[in-house]
Amino acid sequence: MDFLPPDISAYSEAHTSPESELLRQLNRNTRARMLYPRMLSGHLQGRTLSMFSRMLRPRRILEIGTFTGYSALCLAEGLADDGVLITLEKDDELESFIRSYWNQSPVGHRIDLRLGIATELIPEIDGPFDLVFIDADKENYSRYYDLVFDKVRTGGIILADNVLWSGKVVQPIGAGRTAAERRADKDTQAVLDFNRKVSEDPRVEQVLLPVRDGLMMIYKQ
Ligand SMILES: C[S@@+](CC[C@H](N)C(=O)[O-])C[C@H]1O[C@@H](n2cnc3c(N)ncnc32)[C@H](O)[C@@H]1O
Repeated sequence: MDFLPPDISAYSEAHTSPESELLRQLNRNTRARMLYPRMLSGHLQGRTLSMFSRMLRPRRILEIGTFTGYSALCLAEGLADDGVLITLEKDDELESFIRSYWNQSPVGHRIDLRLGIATELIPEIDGPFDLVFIDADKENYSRYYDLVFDKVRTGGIILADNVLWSGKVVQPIGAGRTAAERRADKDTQAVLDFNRKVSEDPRVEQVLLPVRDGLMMIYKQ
C-alpha cells in the first residue's frame, strides 16, 4: 500500500532517478509472472534502498527475504568495492528467475543467495554486518531482529519493510472469522509487536518512514 495520494506518489516517482533498464524489466516481469508481485520493493523504495546503501558504503549486507531479487540488486549498488550481500530465501523455485537477472547486472556477482528457512540460516552466518534488511514473513520479524542484532556492528543499520502493514497497525484487530482473516490478524499483531519492541529498545534509535508500506530505519548505538 502507498500512503501518499496517487498524484503525489506519481510526482515523487517522476522526480526520483529512474530504475535501470534491468530493474525495470525485473519489476515488469515479476508483475507478469509472479503470484504476489506487490512484494517487490518497486521504483521509489528501490531507489531509497540504493541511496541508503550508497551513503553507508557497506562491506557486508544481510537481506532476509529475496523474492525475485529486486531489492538485493538495489542494495548491492552501494556496496564497497570488496563488499558482499548475503540474501536468504525459502522458495527455491525462484532461483533461476532471480539469477537470470543478477547474471546481467554488474553487481550480481556480489550477491550470495542462500536458500532455506531464514531462522535456521541466520545462526550459521557470521557477522559483522553494516546493513541488514528484514523483508520476509511478518510473524518472525521480532525473531529476526533478535537473531541479527549481535551480528550488526555498532553504528550499523537495520531496515525493516512493511512496518505500516497497509495501515492495519492503526486499525483495531478483530476476531477474524475466516482462516485468512485470522492469519492477517496474526501478521498485524506481529508487526505491532516488532514496532513496539524496536521503539522500546534503548540500544537503538529509529525512524519510521512512511515510504510505500512503511520502512523502519534502526541505528544500532
Ligand atoms: C516481501 S518478499 C521480499 C521482497 C524483496 N525483498 C524485494 O523487495 O524485492 C518476502 C520474501 O520472503 C520469503 N520468505 C518468507 N518467509 C521466509 C522464511 N521463513 N525464510 C526465508 N524466506 C522467507 C518469501 O518467500 C518472499 O519471497
